[in-house]
Order: sequence, then structure tokens, then C-alpha cells
Amino acid sequence: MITIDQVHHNYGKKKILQGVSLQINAGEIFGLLGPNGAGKSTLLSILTTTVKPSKGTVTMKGLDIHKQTKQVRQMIGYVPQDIALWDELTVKENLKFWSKFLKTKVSVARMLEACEEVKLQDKWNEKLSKLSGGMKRKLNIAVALMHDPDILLMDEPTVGIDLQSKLEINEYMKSLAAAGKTIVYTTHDMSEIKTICKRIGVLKKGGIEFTGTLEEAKSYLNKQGNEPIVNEEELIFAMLREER
Ligand SMILES: Nc1ncnc2c1ncn2[C@@H]1O[C@H](COP(=O)(O)OP(=O)(O)OP(=O)(O)O)[C@@H](O)[C@H]1O
Repeated sequence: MITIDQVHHNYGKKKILQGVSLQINAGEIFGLLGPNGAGKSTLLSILTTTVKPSKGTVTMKGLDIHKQTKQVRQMIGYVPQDIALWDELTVKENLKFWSKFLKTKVSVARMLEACEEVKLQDKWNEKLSKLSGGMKRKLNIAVALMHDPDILLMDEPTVGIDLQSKLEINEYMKSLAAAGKTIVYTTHDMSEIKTICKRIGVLKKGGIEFTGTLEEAKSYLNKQGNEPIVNEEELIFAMLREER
């Protein structure tokens, strides 16, 4: 579904991605993990087509994302790490703004449905400035979902959301994956990784060190002669450590 092949990216002389290759399957929630500054957001920006890699290719459903960009953009929904909304507009107006900006041609009925999916329908005519941080996060997600994309790219989408809402959103993500959507998810939240990610990929020092399930990560670490891992939190922590 998503094939990332030998992707490199530099910012000036700073080498960030140095040959990242990954295969992400349809219907899975893939947790893209890595220490701060590893390049997760950079890789997601490349997948959104807004950043062109210095080298390498990415295909989505067989389309080269930097050649068939227009078609690819209709296929993806992106939840950025920072909230990208207007405080002076209502919930409905924010959705309309993004639909126009992204040229996704979404009906107002579908916008309302996307709000219902993240339980924000009561705030439909409310100005964004009146909403809590968590509600803004939910709207950030609704913006990405309203055109019903096959692929969702989510950069720490639940930061600052209360626990109940986070659980609801996690359940919703699982239902989207069960319906065949492909979700690439970055988070530093261990409970989310355990609960929703089918597989993880660990990005470190410019490359992918590991891909697989948490169970496979356990045997990967054990084979390296590490102390036996007791629980999943410890496992994820060990996977993300710079040096082992
Ligand atoms: N536009 C840019 N220009 C120059 N350097 C950048 C730019 N964007 C990111 N970087 C640098 O590239 C590196 C990777 O950043 P990126 O945000 O992709 O990492 P990350 O893994 O998402 O980090 P975090 O977990 O902290 O969100 C960092 O050192 C960052 O300072």
C-alpha cells in the first residue's frame, strides 16, 4: 500500500534521513517511533507530498507520490503535529476553509458526519476560540478525515487530549483500520502504541532500525543479549534508546 524506498533527506548540510525503506500495509496502524529529532515528522511531510526527498521514491497504491501528486493528495488525510485551524472561524467554517484549500469538494453533510465521528457535532457553530485544546485536536482530526481518505498520516494527533477522548479516538482509529484504511501514526505515548499499533517501525540515526510487532521487538532485543524485558513500556523504552 505504501512503499518507501531508500529515501534520503537533508536540511542544508544536516543529514536527517539516510536511506529509509519501509512497507506499510493496507488496513494496519503502523506506529512510526523514534527519539526526538529522529526525523519522523520529516518522513510524514514527505508522505504528504509537501516535502520532496533529496533522494528515493515513495509509492502509494502503486502511484509515485511525487509524480502523480494530485491523485495522491485526494487519497491522503494528514493530521499535523501543530493545530492548523483558525480561532476566529467556527467549527463548520474551519472545515469549509480546509475543504476549499485542499480542493477536496466535501459536502456540508459529510463535514457534519466527520464532526460526529470525533464527537464534536455539538460545537458545529461554535467559534474555535471557545473550544478546549482537546476539542481543537479533535477538529484537526476531522479535517483530515472529512474527504474519507484511504491513507491517514497522523503526527502525534492526541497530544493534550483528555484520557476519555483519547480512548474514543484510539477506538475510532482501530475501526478505520478494520475498514481497510492505512494509518501511519507517530506518538510518544506508550499506552497508545500498545493499544492501537499493529506494527511499529523504529527510526534512528537516519534509518529504520526495526519493523515488526511488539512481540517481534521483544525477541529482537533478546537476541541482542539485552536484559530480559518485563513489560511493553520497558520494551518500547529500550527500543528507543540511542545506545544499547
Ligand atoms: N525545516 C527545517 N529546517 C531545518 N531543520 C529542520 C527542519 N525541520 C526539521 N528540522 C530538523 O530535522 C531534525 C528532524 O526533525 P523532525 O521534526 O522530523 O523529528 P521528529 O522525529 O519528528 O522529532 P519529535 O519527536 O521531536 O517531533 C531535527 O533536528 C530538526 O531540528
